[in-house]
Amino acid sequence: MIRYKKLGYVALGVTDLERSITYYRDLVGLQLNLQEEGVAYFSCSDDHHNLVLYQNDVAGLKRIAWEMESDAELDNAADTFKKHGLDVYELPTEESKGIFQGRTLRFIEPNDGICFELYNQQYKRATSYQPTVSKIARLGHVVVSFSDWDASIKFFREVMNFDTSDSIDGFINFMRCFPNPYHHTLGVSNAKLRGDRPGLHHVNFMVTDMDDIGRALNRMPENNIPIVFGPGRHPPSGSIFYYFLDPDGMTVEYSFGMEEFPEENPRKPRSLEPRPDSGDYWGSVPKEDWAQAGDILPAKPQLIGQLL
Ligand SMILES: CC(C)c1ccc(C(=O)O)c(O)c1O
Ligand SMILES: [Fe+2]
Repeated sequence: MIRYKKLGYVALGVTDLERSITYYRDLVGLQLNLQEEGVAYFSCSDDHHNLVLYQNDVAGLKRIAWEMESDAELDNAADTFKKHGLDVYELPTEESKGIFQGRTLRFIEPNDGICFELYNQQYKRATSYQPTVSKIARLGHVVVSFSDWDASIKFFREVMNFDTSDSIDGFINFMRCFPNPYHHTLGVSNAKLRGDRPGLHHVNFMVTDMDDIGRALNRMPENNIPIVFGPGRHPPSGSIFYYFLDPDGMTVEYSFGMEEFPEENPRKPRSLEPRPDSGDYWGSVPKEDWAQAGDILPAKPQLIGQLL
């Protein structure tokens, strides 16, 4: 059983880094911890980074990273993945230090070629995240549209030891990274419902107060940010949500509240009927550009570390 601590960070490619830095810092409310040539590290915790933006020709998903419970779990994960025939790479120490992390492994997820990363720890910051426009509680989840929905769910369940909390049948499977309690840190969405285009669906930040959602209801439209779904309440996790677009058209979600699962004797996963009110109790309807932008950005295995 592989044991994860949490979803650690997501790395996105953006087409105008300065524009996106302004957006994620001043409107979403993340703290810019470091900007280097072509890359910006943001945090919403005492971690060095929970979102990393890279200047890129095309906007999209570059990497999703999970923090492991311990160093031993990193080795356990590497052994498990290798047994399943995956190539697992470890970043040389200088490189993992260069991204402010301890031991860092990477592999290419086999269905759509997403770069996944596991690490044992990140550098902590002496002064933690200082909230500004919004009190972000954590990076909540990433949802990705996969080309083979069933095969992807099977991979995350059987190889990565993720558990399904709920699904909306044929549309999205909500998975938690065992034994992390949150209802989902990864949403496996079905690319068939997106014109057979795998890619980023959305990135979620959980906020601390209902007021953080309330303030965004004013702040985002006042700054001409496209609102693409909500406000509403999701039946699966019970969270109150609000979705808006980033400067490249990628979808960002704020949510407040989420069901938590015990490690032992969790409730059974539910399968919800694929109908609009399974996505929102309150009756809002997603706009056409909701969850449309964001390619899967290919990673070259030889550039992601040394083969274990
Ligand atoms: C409609 C989208 C995919 C959705 C549905 C439910 C939840 C939840 O229960 O938290 C989400 O976070 C979603 O993004
Ligand atoms: Fe979500």
